Amino acid sequence: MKIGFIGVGNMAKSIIAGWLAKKTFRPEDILVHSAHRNNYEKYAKETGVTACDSNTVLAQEADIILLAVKPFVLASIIDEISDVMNENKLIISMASGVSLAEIESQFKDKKIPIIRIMPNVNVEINEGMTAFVRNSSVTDIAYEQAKSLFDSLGRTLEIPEKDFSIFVALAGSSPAYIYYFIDAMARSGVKYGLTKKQATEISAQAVLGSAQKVLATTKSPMDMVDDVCSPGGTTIAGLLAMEEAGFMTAVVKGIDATVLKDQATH
Ligand SMILES: NC(=O)C1=CN([C@@H]2O[C@H](COP(=O)(O)OP(=O)(O)OC[C@H]3O[C@@H](n4cnc5c(N)ncnc54)[C@H](OP(=O)(O)O)[C@@H]3O)[C@@H](O)[C@H]2O)C=CC1
Ligand SMILES: O=C(O)[C@@H]1CCC=N1
Repeated sequence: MKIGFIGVGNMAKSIIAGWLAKKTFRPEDILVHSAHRNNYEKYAKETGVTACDSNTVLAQEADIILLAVKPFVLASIIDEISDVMNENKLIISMASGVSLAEIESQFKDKKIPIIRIMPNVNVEINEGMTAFVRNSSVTDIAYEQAKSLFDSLGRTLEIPEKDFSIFVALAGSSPAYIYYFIDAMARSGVKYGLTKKQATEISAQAVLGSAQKVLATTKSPMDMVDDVCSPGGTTIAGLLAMEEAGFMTAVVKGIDATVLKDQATH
């Protein structure tokens, strides 16, 4: 089976790195094309994947075509590849804010199997979180096969399409927010004399362990907060100061803005 990436930017590279590390595909069975020859040819040389001369050639040769471009170029790319598409090929789109119905309508009368996903960059280390939804042309077998490709890169979840905007915020975009949180913690460490390297390692390991503990328990995160806050102790003093500065409101406002932006994409 050959899998092709139209667009080989940050998200495509994370997915490909995950699959190459897991040996899910032979490098030569991964096809790539992007806007700039220098970019995709250099990347193909570095990784051993196959560079294609055009989006059309890629769509002709691949069984599964991943659309890994920014939402605003999706329509022109579908225009380019539409002639060589048929019902035996599968499209997987990861463009935020672009619905299955919009993609389907761009293929006009053709009944193309389309899966919409929302991955995050953590697929690179097999700790991704990817949402799935499909159109009615996707068979159960094709769907399960596509899902299993992403199961190997972390967790996957089938959700109704209406929930994609909140999923983008909580999983697609959130790695950026969590890196930002880690950086803010690390900067505080530097303020108190640690090196940035030490402070970043300490903060990142605290986030990793805390996330693993949340996933391993049936306790609510708020009960877990209470477990760390000793009466009269350091944690409750810090937590209340963070809350006074609007910690929870800042997070919820950030998620609201992400959802709104996703909904406004089209
Ligand atoms: N980044 C992330 O964390 C996530 C991104 N997404 C979604 O993934 C998609 C890609 O995002 P991301 O990887 O960050 O974006 P990037 O800007 O990193 O990559 C976009 C890619 O599209 C290529 N491209 C642009 N125009 C064309 C064209 N006409 N034909 C072929 N390729 C083209 C670019 O080519 P070149 O490199 O040659 O310039 C580039 O490789 C977006 O729709 C985004 O919503 C979803 C979840 C998470
Ligand atoms: O910022 C973006 O638009 C994309 C979607 C999710 C993560 N990055």
